[in-house]
Amino acid sequence: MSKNFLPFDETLKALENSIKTEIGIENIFIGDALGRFLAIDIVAQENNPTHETSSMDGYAIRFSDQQLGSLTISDFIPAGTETHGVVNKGECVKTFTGTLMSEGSDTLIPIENVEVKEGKIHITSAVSKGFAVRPIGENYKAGEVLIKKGTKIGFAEIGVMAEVSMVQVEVFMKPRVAILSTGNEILDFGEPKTSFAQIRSSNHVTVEAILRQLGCETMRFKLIRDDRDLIEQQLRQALMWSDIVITTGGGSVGDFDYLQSILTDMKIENIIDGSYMKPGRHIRVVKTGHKYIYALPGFPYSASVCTFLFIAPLLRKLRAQTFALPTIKAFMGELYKKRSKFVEFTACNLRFDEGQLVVDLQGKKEGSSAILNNLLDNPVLLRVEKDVQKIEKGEMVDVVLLDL
Ligand SMILES: Nc1nc2c(c(=O)[nH]1)N[C@H]1C(S)=C(S)[C@@H](COP(=O)(O)OP(=O)(O)OC[C@H]3O[C@@H](n4cnc5c(N)ncnc54)[C@H](O)[C@@H]3O)O[C@H]1N2
Ligand code: MOO
Repeated sequence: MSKNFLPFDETLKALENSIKTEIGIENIFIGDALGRFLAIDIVAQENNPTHETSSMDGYAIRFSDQQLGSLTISDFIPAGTETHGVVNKGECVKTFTGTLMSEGSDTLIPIENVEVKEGKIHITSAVSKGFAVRPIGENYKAGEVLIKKGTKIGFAEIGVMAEVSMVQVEVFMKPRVAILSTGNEILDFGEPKTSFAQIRSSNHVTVEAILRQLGCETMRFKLIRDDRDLIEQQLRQALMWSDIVITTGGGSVGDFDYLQSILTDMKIENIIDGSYMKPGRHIRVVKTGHKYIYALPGFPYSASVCTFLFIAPLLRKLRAQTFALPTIKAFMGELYKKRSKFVEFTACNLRFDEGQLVVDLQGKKEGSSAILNNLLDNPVLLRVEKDVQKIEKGEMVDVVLLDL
């Protein structure tokens, strides 16, 4: 079976270029929008505040009148009162936090700064011009883009949408992802172990968990034995329901690795057919219509890492976000020796050391791509380029964040 291995960055580029549309849009109540991705820009329709507003309890005055020392209280305007008071020369209006400032006033003198006697205030401590007055548009001006399309909605986004009187919001639909794990040796939850050659399947749940964290709706299929017809039939079923189908295992060059030939026989657009990288060398991505099929390696570390490196960027772009891997610079905290001749992604710890970001491999095991436990404890991925064989302590390195 001939593959078409490409350098890692080229495979990612091919994936990016293959994405032609964003995912569909639905309208939901803003209170239910936590963790969803905005499908529109949220634009302020009016200034906020719409009028000058007091930010303290006190008296609205003309700043120039402060020198008079005492002012007559001409009105009393609680917050929420629609009418403004009027402050004429020598007067003040009792004003509360959130009350609109009275006409003619420009400054709020807090109650702590005055003594009140016989309908007058006596200023005991002066304030600066404009004190405690929130100007028109302090929060935002009409026409301002407040939240950009593609933003993941958090608490502040929900609050701001409420503030601008929104009840419903257009968000991207949750991508539907089916997960099919294959292999004769893998056992599902509760399946009795009848041979030492059998192992518990983890890929079906780890990949599903990552995708759920990335805001997808998931369907985890029953594990599939290495049976070509069964795998093909399940794959076609999965395609009907989902936007993305992910398989794990059976994707390399062994006698029972049927996935590659099934995908080839489906005669659909090949996006990635092998990548010079570790882990994930045998990754295959094909596309039919707007749907993607990912054949991920069976090794648990590889399957999870490939989900972050190849599926997370697709999901981002489908929801109007940046495709690129979230990569930062950090200092290497120890000597690192690379073992493969490819671009390599190694799980490591990211920590602060005297104000600097440092990566190290404390507690990480050296070995094959089978070591899922290297992804415990919220790791990051150290990216080491193809031609680099070792990194000295103190060198600057690229680190990919597992963006969840
Ligand atoms: N002769 C060669 N052999 C292998 C090559 C190669 O280029 N030439 N590549 C190696 C690399 S790299 C990888 S990665 C694996 C990929 O193999 P497959 O994608 O076909 O995966 P399997 O062979 O089915 O499984 C690999 C490994 O992972 C375990 N596994 C599988 N599924 C699960 C699961 N759901 N949960 C937990 N563990 C699982 C399986 O038991 C195997 O140990 O191929 C190398 N070989
Ligand atoms: O390509 Mo494999 O995924 O290195 O372990």
